[in-house]
Amino acid sequence: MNRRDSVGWRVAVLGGGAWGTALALAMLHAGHSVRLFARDEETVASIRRGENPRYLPGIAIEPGIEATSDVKTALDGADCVLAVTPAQSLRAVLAGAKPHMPKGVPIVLCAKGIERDTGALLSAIVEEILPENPVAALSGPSFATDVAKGLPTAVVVAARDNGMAANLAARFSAQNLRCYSSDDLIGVEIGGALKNVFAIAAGAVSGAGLGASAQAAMVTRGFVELRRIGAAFGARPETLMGLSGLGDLMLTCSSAQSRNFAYGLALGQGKPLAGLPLAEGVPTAGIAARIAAERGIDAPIIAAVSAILDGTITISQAVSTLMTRPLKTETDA
Ligand SMILES: NC(=O)C1=CN([C@@H]2O[C@H](COP(=O)(O)OP(=O)(O)OC[C@H]3O[C@@H](n4cnc5c(N)ncnc54)[C@H](O)[C@@H]3O)[C@@H](O)[C@H]2O)C=CC1
Ligand SMILES: O=C(CO)COP(=O)(O)O
Repeated sequence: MNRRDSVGWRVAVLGGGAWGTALALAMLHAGHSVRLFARDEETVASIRRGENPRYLPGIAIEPGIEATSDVKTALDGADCVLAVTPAQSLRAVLAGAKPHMPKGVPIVLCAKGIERDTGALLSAIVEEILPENPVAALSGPSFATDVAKGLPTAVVVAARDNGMAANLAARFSAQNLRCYSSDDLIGVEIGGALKNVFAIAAGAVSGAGLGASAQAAMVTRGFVELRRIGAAFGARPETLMGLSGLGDLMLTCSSAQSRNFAYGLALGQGKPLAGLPLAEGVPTAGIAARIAAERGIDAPIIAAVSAILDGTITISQAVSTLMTRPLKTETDA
């Protein structure tokens, strides 16, 4: 569908954090009417006042977004639902929304992660809890503040059904938000989830002062691990080379604007981690390391990040282990 053919939808956004608020603005700019569910009244009140200082400071929220702490109100009459709470909260949020969920409307996953306790991809959680709603994912290199400011951004919208992905991409696209479509849902999810782990590693490399060469080596070899795990899940290589894989890896491994990078930076500098903003790579590192080990996938950087976060090894021990592994051909599987 050409974007000019799209008609305004009623979009429900579940989550009043940085990304939920930015996407609510993006949906408004794409011509949709928007209801945003935030669980805390303080966030609802501030969005109604035209700001969200806790999660998206410095961004003016123009009128038109209807904020509510009542999920039923948010979902009433929705044509489409964006799920924008942290990955580890998705199951609880969907369970709470289920009684009010309009039948058959797409659930678009905007979180990036793997469920820590089960190893489930987020699409599997939607399919388990809301089997009557088709699932899609929106991912790619897109900082909330950039999108909220209307800076040019490209993302990918994926669904198993190519027609649905193209429809959503057309409806979500606006002047400065370009949405590509894909039918590789799993590939798009894997890229978005795993890049956060490498962003933590990149921040740690920077924080520990290991140098720009180490940084480039880590990101490159991290991408090899991302592709190996992606392949095991059936992701297409070209998806992982795209916006949701390589694109987001480039963004978040190179900028302290990334909360995952910033988390790694603090780790590398030996600074306190308590109270830092959400870093989705923390829970995902452990479960990704477990998945790789269980499936016999060689993923030493993910294992190292997981062990550093667990406190079982130090960064310098991780570097030493990584650097003294048996030598091999670069393209070994
Ligand atoms: N901030 C960004 O630039 C981007 C974030 N994302 C992804 O979006 C997801 C959400 O991230 P942010 O909005 O940035 O995080 P955030 O920390 O800014 O906000 C999270 C929001 O979720 C709410 N929440 C948490 N648990 C909840 C629950 N059980 N029920 C209802 N609400 C709950 C919090 O109250 C908060 O409003 C993450 O998976 C993140 O990786 C994706 C692309 C860009
Ligand atoms: O996923 C993101 C940008 O694409 C946001 O990354 P952080 O969660 O690391 O800030």
